[in-house]
Amino acid sequence: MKSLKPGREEMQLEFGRVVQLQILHSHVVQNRDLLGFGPLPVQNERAPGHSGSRKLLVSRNDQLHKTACKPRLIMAFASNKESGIQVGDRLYLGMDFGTSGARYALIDKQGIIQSEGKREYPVFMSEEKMDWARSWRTVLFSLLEDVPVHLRPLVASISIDGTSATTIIVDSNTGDPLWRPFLYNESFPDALPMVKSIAPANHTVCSGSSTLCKLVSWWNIEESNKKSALLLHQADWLLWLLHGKLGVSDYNNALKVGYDPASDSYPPWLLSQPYSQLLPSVMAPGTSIGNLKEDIKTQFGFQEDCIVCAGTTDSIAAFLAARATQPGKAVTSLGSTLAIKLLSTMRIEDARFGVYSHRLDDKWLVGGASNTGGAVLKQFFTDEQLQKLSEHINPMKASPLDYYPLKSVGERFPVADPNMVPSLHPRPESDVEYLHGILESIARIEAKGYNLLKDLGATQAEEVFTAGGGAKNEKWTKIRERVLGLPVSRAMQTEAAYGAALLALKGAQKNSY
Ligand SMILES: Nc1ncnc2c1ncn2[C@@H]1O[C@H](COP(=O)(O)OP(=O)(O)O)[C@@H](O)[C@H]1O
Ligand SMILES: O=C(CO)[C@H](O)[C@H](O)COP(=O)(O)O
Repeated sequence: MKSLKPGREEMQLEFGRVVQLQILHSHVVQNRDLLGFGPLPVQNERAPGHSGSRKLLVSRNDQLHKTACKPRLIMAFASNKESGIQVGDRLYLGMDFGTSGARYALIDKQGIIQSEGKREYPVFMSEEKMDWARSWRTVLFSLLEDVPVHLRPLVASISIDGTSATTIIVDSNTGDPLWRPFLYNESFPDALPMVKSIAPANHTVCSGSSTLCKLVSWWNIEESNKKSALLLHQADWLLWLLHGKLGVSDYNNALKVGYDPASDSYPPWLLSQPYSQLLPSVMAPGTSIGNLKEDIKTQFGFQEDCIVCAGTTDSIAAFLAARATQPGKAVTSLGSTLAIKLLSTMRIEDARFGVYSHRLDDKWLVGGASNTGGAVLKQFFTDEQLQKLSEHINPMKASPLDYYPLKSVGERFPVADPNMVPSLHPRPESDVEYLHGILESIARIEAKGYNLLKDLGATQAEEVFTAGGGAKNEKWTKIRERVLGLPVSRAMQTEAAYGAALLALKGAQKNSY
């Protein structure tokens, strides 16, 4: 295999499109105890990818997309020889399926990144709607293809994080989607009365965007095929494509369908419902589910013993990546959305405000996810414009502009209101002032979120690490420090894919690699 050297290389892909591999120098992170936050409770289709020939062997229903666009490779990185991989070393692969694109991170047992890459989601339309399942599946195998061929035999384990409450109802025999996926921020208020009638008051599922509301709404559709149906989350379904065991989830993804991570079980009020037969089994994130499927190992050159581990949600993976280990430490994911996670000794649940708690070891990640965030910025500014305009912002000066930046109607947290309308006017002449106003308004929502958690009894936040695309904006970090009144910094690792790789490492260690 041609060794990838730092610099720029071009690869002629089978589709005749040339993508450029930006080969960057090795990232080296401090050799820290990556897993210092204690033992995490580790509670079909023909794969494409003969990377030598760059031949994409696709299943029958993807044959069409041989001519369609391949997911655009945004960045790929392979280590150079100084990264110190020794003979016998193993590597751990994490993949993050975020809102605007997917990434992978390949790390060694010290947490040094040996390779990473990003892909945009390709657009496949089916009956005039985006075919998200096909797009995610295509990117999954494209990311596997982007892992340098010479590193694949070293991969010991794989894990995936996805957007929370993104729900796919599949055929329990074939795993094929029976319905379009319901995305993380879609709300189904039609199901809310039924859900509120069975669940405890203010339970996490009592929100229109909860997985349970999506399941009940689908269940109430006349023509839905209820007999051989199974509910999976985005990460579960993508992992199934790799391990082939249908019906397995993790207790982070399963939280919003009603799983109770404290008792490690579905509650009786849920199991007594007719649709409970659709619920997946649940494992602790990072638990080994099974071996990577034979055909994928053969086609991509992964080892016989490569295992696939239960995943998590994207903002939990971002928290893991930040390696915040003490109560009071918090991570704000500034991606397309704003998700906050505060490590607390106290579990807080209150759907009135969109507040819920994920389990992390013997502590709780209290927080919520707002619909504000980078997706709103993207409507007005490219990443380059954000960078250029931010240079002219004085972060120590408060913006007089007061917006509620949303991309569309509906808010989940810290106000749970499916009818909340975006507020982004008046727009000043100056784009610098407008951006300043939006960044400051998002910071105010973040501050409202942390204050709400404190008022509800969570451990008070004392330091905030930042993950996601917004973490690179130092002016925004300063604005947020001023508005939150807390120390705010960029996390050591800002990509959720790194957190998913830590889960894979954890799973492999449990399997004692
Ligand atoms: N310099 C910047 N300042 C603020 N936001 C930024 C900057 N660069 C990128 N972003 C935002 O980051 C977001 C993408 O972050 P990312 O973590 O990749 O999102 P996701 O994982 O939710 O798809 C985009 O919505 C973009 O607007
Ligand atoms: O906004 C989102 C997509 O990026 C998700 O809702 C986010 O993952 C928050 O959910 P959770 O707290 O369950 O991880």
